[in-house]
Amino acid sequence: MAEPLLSLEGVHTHIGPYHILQGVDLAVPTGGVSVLLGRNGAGKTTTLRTIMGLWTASKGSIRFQGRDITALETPAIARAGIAYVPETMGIFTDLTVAENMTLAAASGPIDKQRLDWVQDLFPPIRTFWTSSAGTLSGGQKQMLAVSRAIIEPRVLILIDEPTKGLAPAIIKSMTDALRQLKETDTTILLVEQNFAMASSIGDDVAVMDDGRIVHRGGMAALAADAALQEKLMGLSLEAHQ
Ligand SMILES: Nc1ncnc2c1ncn2[C@@H]1O[C@H](COP(=O)(O)OP(=O)(O)OP(=O)(O)O)[C@@H](O)[C@H]1O
Repeated sequence: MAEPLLSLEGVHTHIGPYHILQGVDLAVPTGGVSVLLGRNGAGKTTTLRTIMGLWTASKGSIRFQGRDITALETPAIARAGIAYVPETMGIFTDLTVAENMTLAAASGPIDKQRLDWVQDLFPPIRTFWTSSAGTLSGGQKQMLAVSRAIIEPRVLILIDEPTKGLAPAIIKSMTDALRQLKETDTTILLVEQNFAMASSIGDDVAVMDDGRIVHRGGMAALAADAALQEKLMGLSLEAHQ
């Protein structure tokens, strides 16, 4: 079997005195969308941050394209081809959309063809090009955050809850755009609480609880198994009450 694009083996992460990740085993195959589900506080964001080197794994290994990246610093991990869209989006609200995009193109001027493609995926990035990013709606800001991450070709993009707090119509636009992104050769690791959205786009799924992966498998199998969903999603639902 081919080696996964990204794999985490026995990854532990401590934040100060807290032992947050407690032996995470995760494999992201090349291509498609892998979804990471789990209740609030399960450790999903910490997993993405540990992959990006924003937290350092205290134990275990992280491999990307056959290379051990566990001890690399964040800029080197980004240069290796991994982009990260944090839940907080990381956009500059005092700058225009154009300036936000220009800063995101780290290796030089924006490629015009690539920009056209991104603007076709997310039309507000064209419409509001000269507007201040601070004036965009929540959904448009989220689109800008994803656009920044993909303005240069990436091997893997980590996206943390891109539909959080968005209206259904905007969730649909975001989902359609991610589906088109998935048709390119970009692999997506998506943290998502919205199971309807996650199951409509996901190929593989992992479910976290208490800093560990408690389920790994195909998304189609989970979507078709109501009892398993109840068992696993119950973890999420309880936490929302
Ligand atoms: N900077 C920090 N300092 C201390 N504890 C933290 C810090 N960041 C996260 N944690 C704790 O780590 C645990 C996992 O948090 P994390 O944000 O990874 O969960 P999550 O699954 O992404 O949750 P959510 O769905 O709410 O975003 C939580 O108990 C959280 O309180």
